[in-house]
Amino acid sequence: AEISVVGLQNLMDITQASGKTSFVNVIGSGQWSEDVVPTVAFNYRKVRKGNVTLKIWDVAGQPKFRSMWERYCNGVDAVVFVVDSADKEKFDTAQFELHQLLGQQTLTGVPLLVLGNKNDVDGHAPVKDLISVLQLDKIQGRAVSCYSVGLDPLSS
Ligand SMILES: Nc1nc2c(ncn2[C@@H]2O[C@H](COP(=O)(O)OP(=O)(O)OP(=O)(O)O)[C@@H](O)[C@H]2O)c(=O)[nH]1
Ligand SMILES: [Mg+2]
Repeated sequence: AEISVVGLQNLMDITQASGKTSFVNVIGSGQWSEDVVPTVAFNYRKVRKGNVTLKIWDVAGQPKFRSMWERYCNGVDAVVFVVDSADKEKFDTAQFELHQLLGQQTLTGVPLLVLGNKNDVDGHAPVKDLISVLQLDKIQGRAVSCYSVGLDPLSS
């Protein structure tokens, strides 16, 4: 299976990025790393889990890279959209970019997984708020799931 991981990032402060690479690192090596740098363009990673091989495109979130999201999502089995659930100021932009992406002809019907990341941070938005701010209930013609995820405070 092949998936693409997209979502926002903030040029001014790397800690305000949504956490796509961190997430892919955990899937890939089972390990959390503090050492992440903003992704330039994309990272490609192949991960084996049991008898499933995941080909993962981890795409950069900076505005100048967002026009490339569609290219890396084209032909994948699912799109994973990572949003920083503690960064409410960026929900509008996230909503806009997500719907912009889903509006592309080439992505018709492709299933969407939304991950509300950083649920270890106080004041993060729960799933039901993400569904409304990101207007996930308005998405038609594809499977949509939304989960709240984040660092496990007990394991770090
Ligand atoms: N508190 C908290 N911080 C996180 C979590 N996941 C990622 N981060 C932090 O968020 C920052 C950005 O993480 P990245 O994985 O580089 O984000 P990205 O979405 O890949 O960013 P770009 O590649 O620039 O688009 C880093 O400082 C991470 O340590 C989380 O679940 N909780
Ligand atoms: Mg990244």
